[in-house]
Amino acid sequence: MRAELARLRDSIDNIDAAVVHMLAERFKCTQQVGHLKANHQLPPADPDREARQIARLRQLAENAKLDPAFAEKLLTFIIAEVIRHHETIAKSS
Ligand SMILES: C=C(O[C@@H]1C=C(C(=O)O)C=C[C@H]1O)C(=O)O
Repeated sequence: MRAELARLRDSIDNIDAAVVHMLAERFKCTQQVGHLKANHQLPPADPDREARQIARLRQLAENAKLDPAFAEKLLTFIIAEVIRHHETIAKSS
């Protein structure tokens, strides 16, 4: 039992590391989008794009047998942080 628990926890740690690295890459992209938007006087948030992303992610979650409501909550949480960054970039440019 102990060996199996340790093996599973090793995998969980690897997955958590991958999530952190993927999020870091995503934020690198969204920071660039924030600068593009600020340079072209576009608003920090794009609700139409967000609605499309949420619909897409919910479908992906369903296919992957992940709770779509959880997937939506997670994406909404991430996007809120991105918009906060974009507002900061817009204010400072
Ligand atoms: C990154 C963008 O800015 C905002 C953040 C989004 C995101 O994190 O996916 C999506 C839409 C925008 O509200 C964008 O417009 O593409």
